[in-house]
Amino acid sequence: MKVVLSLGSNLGNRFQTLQGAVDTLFDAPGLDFVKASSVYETDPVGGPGGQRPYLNAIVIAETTLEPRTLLERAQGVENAFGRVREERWGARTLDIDLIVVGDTVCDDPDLTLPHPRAHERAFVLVPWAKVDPEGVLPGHGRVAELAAGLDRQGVRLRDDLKLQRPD
Ligand SMILES: Nc1ncnc2c1ncn2[C@@H]1O[C@H](COP(=O)(O)OP(=O)(O)OP(=O)(O)O)[C@@H](O)[C@H]1O
Ligand SMILES: Nc1nc2c(c(=O)[nH]1)N=C(CO)CN2
Repeated sequence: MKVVLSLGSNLGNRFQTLQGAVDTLFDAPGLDFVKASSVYETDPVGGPGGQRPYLNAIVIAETTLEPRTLLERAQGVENAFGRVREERWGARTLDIDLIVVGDTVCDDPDLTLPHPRAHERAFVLVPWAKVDPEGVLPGHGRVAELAAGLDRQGVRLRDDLKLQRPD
């Protein structure tokens, strides 16, 4: 099934962290890389003021894994990159969110799918719509239409940065 992952970093060497996350996520079996979006520099949404901008990107993959196993994989990669969990929406070296996993719908606080805030986040929808124009966010509709209706002022393409396929 298709998986859409959102990657974000706003501490340290942000681009190196995103590329390292892509490399590490696909190091183990069961998750196959399909494509990565462009990289965007984005104003922080929520959390304390004074945070640096994020670098955000979307990764599309195929998986045979259960959604919970994928969440564990994503959290393992976050921890490997030294994410410190302190305050909600606070600065982080690496944040990986599962946006959709096939047509899985689940409402558990530990794993809510589709991601409950994806439909309102330009830092998710703008990169996703560009890399996957046919994409659909179940319950909300076509990603291209959702992205078109958003204020994208806080989301700037960094076309000097390109994620490579995992090594
Ligand atoms: N779709 C999902 N993807 C990733 N984590 C999820 C998802 N649904 C629920 N969670 C849970 O959310 C918890 C908190 O995640 P985290 O600290 O990364 O939140 P956040 O990234 O600050 O905020 P947000 O959830 O708004 O993106 C995680 O421990 C995880 O179990
Ligand atoms: N610009 C931006 N803002 C955020 C982000 C993010 O990845 N990019 N992630 C958050 C929690 O997941 C909260 N706020």
